[in-house]
Amino acid sequence: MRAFEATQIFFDAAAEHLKIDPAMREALLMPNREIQVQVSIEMDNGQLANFVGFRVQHDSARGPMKGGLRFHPKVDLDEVRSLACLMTWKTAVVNLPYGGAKGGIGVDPTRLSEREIERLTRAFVDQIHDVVGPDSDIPAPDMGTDHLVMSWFRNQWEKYHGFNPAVITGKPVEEYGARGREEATGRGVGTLTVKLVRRLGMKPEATNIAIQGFGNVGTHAAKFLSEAQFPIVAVSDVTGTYYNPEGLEVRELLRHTMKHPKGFIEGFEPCEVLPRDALLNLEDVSVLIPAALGGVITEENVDDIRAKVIIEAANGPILPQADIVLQERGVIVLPDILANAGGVTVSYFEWVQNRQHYRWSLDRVRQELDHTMNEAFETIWETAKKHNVSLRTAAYMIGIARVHRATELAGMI
Ligand SMILES: NC(=O)C1=CN([C@@H]2O[C@H](COP(=O)(O)OP(=O)(O)OC[C@H]3O[C@@H](n4cnc5c(N)ncnc54)[C@H](O)[C@@H]3O)[C@@H](O)[C@H]2O)C=CC1
Ligand SMILES: O=C(O)CCC(=O)C(=O)O
Repeated sequence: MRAFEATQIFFDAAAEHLKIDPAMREALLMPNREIQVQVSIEMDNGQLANFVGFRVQHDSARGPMKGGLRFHPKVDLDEVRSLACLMTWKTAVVNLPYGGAKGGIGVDPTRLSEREIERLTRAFVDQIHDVVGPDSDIPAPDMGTDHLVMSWFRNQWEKYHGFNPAVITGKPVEEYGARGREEATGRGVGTLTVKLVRRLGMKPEATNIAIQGFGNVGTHAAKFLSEAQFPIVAVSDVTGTYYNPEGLEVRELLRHTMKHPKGFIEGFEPCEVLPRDALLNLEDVSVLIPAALGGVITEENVDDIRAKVIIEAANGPILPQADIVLQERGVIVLPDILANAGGVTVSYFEWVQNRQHYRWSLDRVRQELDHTMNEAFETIWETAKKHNVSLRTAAYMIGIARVHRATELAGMI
């Protein structure tokens, strides 16, 4: 199943509960605008290389569109469309004054040098600079991009439009970035994991966690949760699964990946090395945190999942058929549009600071982030109870209802 079809199925389930009529459903679901561009650069060896870039602007009823940039070989229009749509509901779930967008380039950044990634980023900005801006569409980091890519993006955009760091978030802290943006998604995942586990009557020390993906989100979630006394028994990245039933030494693990030239876990000890996807099926894992790609839990592998709780740190990790099976089995799923909303929340704080030429302390960022995440969690928990629906359907209902209301108030119908 393609990514956008999966998002549409989740959308339809919530729209049904909200009794939204078919024409309005279509208006809410279809993207405002989809941009596809050719991005050509000279590689370090002098050869020309061609890539395809995308920016999908899904909805702007609640404010400027917001969403990350993904550099990954699997990026295509369908995936970006699905991710842009998720951003619309996500910004609404945490009540930010934003709509949703997403972008990306079909490229494996681990095969490019830093200078090649810089040229690629600048060439992409050359193609899309006139459709993004601080009041229209504000990009940010996602898979395969980081603060450096944000910095090159801003610098190139400002060559056309002049100084305005609010054009992009997730920038380096010394270049108008917010303190706490880098950790924000992982921190939000951690905060809500602690909350949910306690709500379910489980004890952190007795709740084993496995995290798929050990990049920005996975590493910060692991750090937060190990500090909260959870045993992190397994983590994985593209190189494999690394398992220790006694709990991995997370501090050592972070030191190890920081030293690795590509940030990989390979070579870490002491642990057992298993095939990459083995992480999903470990017997002694209570909380599974997918924090890599979408579409990893499917009809084919869902029966092998042993966890009682799944926290969707990644966007779209569970396909709809698998979601139904998990619900029938009583597995609690904290959906992506809530679980990983910490990143866009602190992006909003960065944008606010940039617009005010002011800087918040890390303490203030963390306090406001925790408040936003906790408030959104309670709203969704109550909605799920009241309507007897899953946390996912409840989150979609909140997000869609807010966007629907903004659409009506704007007089678009
Ligand atoms: N960076 C952010 O602030 C936000 C990220 N997300 C989502 O979180 C997920 C991860 O994003 P980042 O951490 O930023 O990406 P990243 O590029 O920093 O890290 C990705 C990690 O996933 C691993 N990985 C890739 N394919 C894998 C596979 N098949 N099996 C196991 N590991 C695999 C990579 O080796 C790497 O460790 C994505 O779904 C992204 O959309 C969501 C909200 C915000
Ligand atoms: O920080 C942002 O603006 C967006 C992050 C993002 O792409 C996401 O939440 O999936």
